[in-house]
Amino acid sequence: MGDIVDEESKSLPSKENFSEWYNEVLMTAQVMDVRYPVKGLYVWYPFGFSIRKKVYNLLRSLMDVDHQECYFPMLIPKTELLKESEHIKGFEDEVYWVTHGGLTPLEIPLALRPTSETAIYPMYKLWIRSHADLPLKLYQIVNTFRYETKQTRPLIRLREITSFKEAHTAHATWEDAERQVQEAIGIYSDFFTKLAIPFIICKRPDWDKFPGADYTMAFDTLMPNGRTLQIGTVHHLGTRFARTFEIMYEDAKGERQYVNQTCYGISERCIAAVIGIHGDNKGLVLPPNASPTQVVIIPIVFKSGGAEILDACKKVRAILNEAGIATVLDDSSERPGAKYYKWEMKGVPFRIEIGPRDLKSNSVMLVRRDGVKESLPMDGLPSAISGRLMDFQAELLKRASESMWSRIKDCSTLDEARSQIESGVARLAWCGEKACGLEMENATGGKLLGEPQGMTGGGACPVCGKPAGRVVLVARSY
Ligand SMILES: Nc1ncnc2c1ncn2[C@@H]1O[C@H](COS(=O)(=O)NC(=O)[C@@H](N)CS)[C@@H](O)[C@H]1O
Ligand SMILES: [Zn+2]
Repeated sequence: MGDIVDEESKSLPSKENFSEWYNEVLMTAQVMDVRYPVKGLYVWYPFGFSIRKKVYNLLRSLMDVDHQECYFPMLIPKTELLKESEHIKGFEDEVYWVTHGGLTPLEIPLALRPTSETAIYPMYKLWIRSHADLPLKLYQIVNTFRYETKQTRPLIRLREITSFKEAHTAHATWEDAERQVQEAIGIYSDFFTKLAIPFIICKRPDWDKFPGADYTMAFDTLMPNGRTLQIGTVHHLGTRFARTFEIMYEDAKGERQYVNQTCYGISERCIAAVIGIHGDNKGLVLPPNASPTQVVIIPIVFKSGGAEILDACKKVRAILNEAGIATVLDDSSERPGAKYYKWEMKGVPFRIEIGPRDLKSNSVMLVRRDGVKESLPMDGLPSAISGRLMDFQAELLKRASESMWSRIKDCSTLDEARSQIESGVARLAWCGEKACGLEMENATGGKLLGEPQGMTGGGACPVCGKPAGRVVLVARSY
């Protein structure tokens, strides 16, 4: 697989044209190959897969604090999938079916899991007997399949969701499950912050909650083109699935009770957000926590002195890797300019250039991906670079947060909201009536994201005029 050719031949479209830029950068930076001959299915290039590995190791480290990872089968018998009416209503037109084993028709068709409630909960029924078995907190990172009819896009809307982290918990009481919802919100907040992705948390309107859930809390971020992207969801399932799948436990008084459950999911959209939010016209810009390579060393060799320079580069590579800084040395025969282009395209946070002048002054030239340049002494290099990696991480989050919050505006009329959502998010007062909420969607052409956590507001509902104690966000979304 050829690597990126030199800068002349492959410059990206401007990020102003986000959709074109996005598709192009995934290919040029070799994240995903979109040429796979099935709609909505894409191929992870090795480089893209190394980003996925880094990001999902971070997610696992947060989940493993008090969840256990497991694995459930992908094929779900139709009898199980159809059990929960609300759930099936929400998924029946998205499920892929396996109807044959070889040439033999299957007695019971098998669904490719769209999400795994109906694979997991029959097993929870077998596993949960007493309150001593609670709380049960499991998760898996698997591929799931949804026959999406809206426009598919790599990392954003796939028909095979390749990196679906789904957690499924069971608790003694509704309140315990409610606390778990808050814990999950804490884990997701930590995860997205570590990826330098700003987010808004909204309680989805009742008509847009997860099929079968009591309520849904959603994490949305704002992409450069003004569209919001739902990057994670946390659902309180109450006892609905427990009643359907008879998941009961014996409480301390010996009485049998239904469990209360939650489930919460994240997919590769988190990587779409990192790429879309931080990227620029030179390619990816990866926050250090999401970048498989944090420093690339480029030897600057003229006619003579190459061996000495290469030696110094190898030494620097060794001490930085020793200090836990993922560092590579690009000693290929390409010209430095072509190397700058390639590693900037791949979003590597820092480049170190070492040439004859640096050797003489026993220093290196450090170039940050956004262009900040400084000469650093060899002594104390690892801690100097560790500090700058953290600064860059913080700087990326700060810029992205400022950009998102500057594009969320209070609107008092539907006309104002309609024009606001061309570039961002509209905040409106809402009386809470469903009819008014749906009218807001119709009148603006946007989607009701729901009631944002931590935002208060008021004024008159722009649809019915009634005094409205609630606030709601409206936006165009993926
Ligand atoms: N077609 C898709 N492509 C990529 N990501 C998706 C797709 N559909 C959903 N997602 C992501 O997956 C997350 C979880 O999906 S979900 O339907 O909201 N929730 C569930 O499936 C629950 N069982 C939680 S595990 C969503 O918040 C969204 O970020
Ligand atoms: Zn109203």
